[in-house]
Amino acid sequence: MIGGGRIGEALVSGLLHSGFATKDLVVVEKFPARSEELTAEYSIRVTDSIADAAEGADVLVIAVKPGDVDVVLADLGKADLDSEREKLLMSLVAGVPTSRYENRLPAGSPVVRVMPNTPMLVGEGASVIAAGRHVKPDDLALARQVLESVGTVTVVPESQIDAVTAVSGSGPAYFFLVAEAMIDAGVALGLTRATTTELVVQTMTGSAAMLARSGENAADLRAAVTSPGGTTAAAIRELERGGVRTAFYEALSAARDRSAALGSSAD
Ligand SMILES: NC(=O)C1=CN([C@@H]2O[C@H](COP(=O)(O)OP(=O)(O)OC[C@H]3O[C@@H](n4cnc5c(N)ncnc54)[C@H](OP(=O)(O)O)[C@@H]3O)[C@@H](O)[C@H]2O)C=CC1
Ligand SMILES: O=C(O)[C@@H]1CCC=N1
Repeated sequence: MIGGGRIGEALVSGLLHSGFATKDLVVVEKFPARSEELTAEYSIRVTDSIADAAEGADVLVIAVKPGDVDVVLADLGKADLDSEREKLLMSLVAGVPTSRYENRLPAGSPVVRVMPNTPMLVGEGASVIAAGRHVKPDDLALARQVLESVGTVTVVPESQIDAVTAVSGSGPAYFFLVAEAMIDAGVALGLTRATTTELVVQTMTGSAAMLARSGENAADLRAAVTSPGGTTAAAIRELERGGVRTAFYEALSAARDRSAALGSSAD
């Protein structure tokens, strides 16, 4: 795991909870205080040397910020790795296309682009994967195996990854924002923060479970809560007046465009 930040930690933690052994994971992290935190929390080996971690690895996971990818690729290039042992590279980095890695790695290197999300920390991640040019079925199966240990896996063509990033990569933040706003509103209505938080969390969990299991679509489930002339209708009128649908459309479009822009300096 190259990059021990939030998403790197989410995958490491999820993998360990799903039964991966601590000896099978090595994290490369440049920031010493962060290294100490990860070692203390997970009892795994953390090093600041990409060469050291990559030498014996079957899979290299890149979890650094988009602007740090070139430094990582340069370090991998200098590492003089065992060329007999083919490594699968999985990039969790938003925006950066598989071609950017393929152009800098040894010819034929398999690269899988992944758009994960942070709920993988609790085994409920939604990961989406797209195969690079040299990925064989076994490589894709290995990527799927790693990610299925921390949630669901969906395969798409790489042309769809920017849109996927807007939906599920950034998606947890939209739900956390809604939770935050509902909790603040409940407190403003006179409920305690503890009670409001408990109610909001259970309402989100229950609604997600209904959407996942009932076989009904979101519009029908929403209509079933909305009694004519009732409380929900009063609330939804205000949400619609606030432009909630347009706001989500514009928000996801902005995230999709930002993902594309992050990768546009790539090739
Ligand atoms: N957070 C999320 O929900 C999601 C993030 N992603 C992607 O995951 C990637 C990481 O994001 P996130 O975890 O949030 O970011 P963070 O900033 O939390 O983590 C990145 C980590 O990588 C470290 N790092 C930077 N350069 C190197 C290097 N050369 N070698 C080793 N480690 C290095 C950073 O250290 P330092 O701070 O010292 O620079 C930092 O600890 C991004 O590319 C993002 O697009 C994808 C989907 C969801
Ligand atoms: O905000 C970001 O750029 C990253 C990618 C998806 C979620 N977090």
